[in-house]
Amino acid sequence: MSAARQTAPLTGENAEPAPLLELAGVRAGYGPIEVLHGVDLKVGPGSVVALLGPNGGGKSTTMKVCAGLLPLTGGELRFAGRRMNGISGEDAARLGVCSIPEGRGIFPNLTVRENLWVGTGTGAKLAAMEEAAYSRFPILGERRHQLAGSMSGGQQQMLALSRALGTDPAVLLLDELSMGLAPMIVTQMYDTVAQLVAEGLSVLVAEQFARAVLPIADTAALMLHGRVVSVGRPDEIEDQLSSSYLGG
Ligand SMILES: Nc1ncnc2c1ncn2[C@@H]1O[C@H](COP(=O)(O)OP(=O)(O)OP(=O)(O)O)[C@@H](O)[C@H]1O
Repeated sequence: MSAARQTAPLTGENAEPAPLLELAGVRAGYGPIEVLHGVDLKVGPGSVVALLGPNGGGKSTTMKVCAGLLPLTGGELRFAGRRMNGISGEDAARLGVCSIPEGRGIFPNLTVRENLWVGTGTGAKLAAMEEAAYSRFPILGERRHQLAGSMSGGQQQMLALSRALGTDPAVLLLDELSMGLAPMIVTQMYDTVAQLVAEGLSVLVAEQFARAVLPIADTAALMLHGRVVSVGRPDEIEDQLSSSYLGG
């Protein structure tokens, strides 16, 4: 378990643990164009927050800010109560904030095993990473010598998730986990995410279509035009999620 997970501060006796990841009035964009106009969001320890909303609302931009891949131009980003503004992607990963990059970040011309190895660098860690990956996703063990690019989208997503977990993250950022995957595989992936959360991981998931993630989400946040406009338990804000965000 990462240090950050062990040290999430409590705000008082019997109080809820403070958020592990927190955005307060975050502003960010691309060049002169501001895309996030003051985003407020909290991810508590051992919880799943689903960031929902239509195309272009700013979900991916929010994820990039959280991963240290895009600088803030205003507001504050905090991790375990500590200000993270200006942090690099590498430092965010070292602190325990881990994202699966767009395109899943796997090397199609390397085998499953080699992809896991690239994520570790040391033989000792590779053995532990392989053991964890293959027990979580037995199909990856069966295909350990297969080129990653020749596997199905779902198996590639399992590999990407296994690599991300190899860094022992405290917070996992998942952007459109379900993209391009069959509904049955999406359900399997979110079942795995739910197990990881039960083991203590915190997860921020951005999904354009909410149906897949809502069953495991503790909190749903609806994002429109660069702001979080609604946040609450999924059943509390369900009527604000139009059927177009829920998807099939
Ligand atoms: N690299 C970029 N350069 C310039 N503008 C960008 C860039 N990436 C995103 N944008 C713009 O920022 C706005 C928010 O995009 P973002 O990708 O964060 O939204 P989203 O809610 O994740 O939607 P999607 O599901 O389409 O990714 C959009 O208007 C988009 O065109």
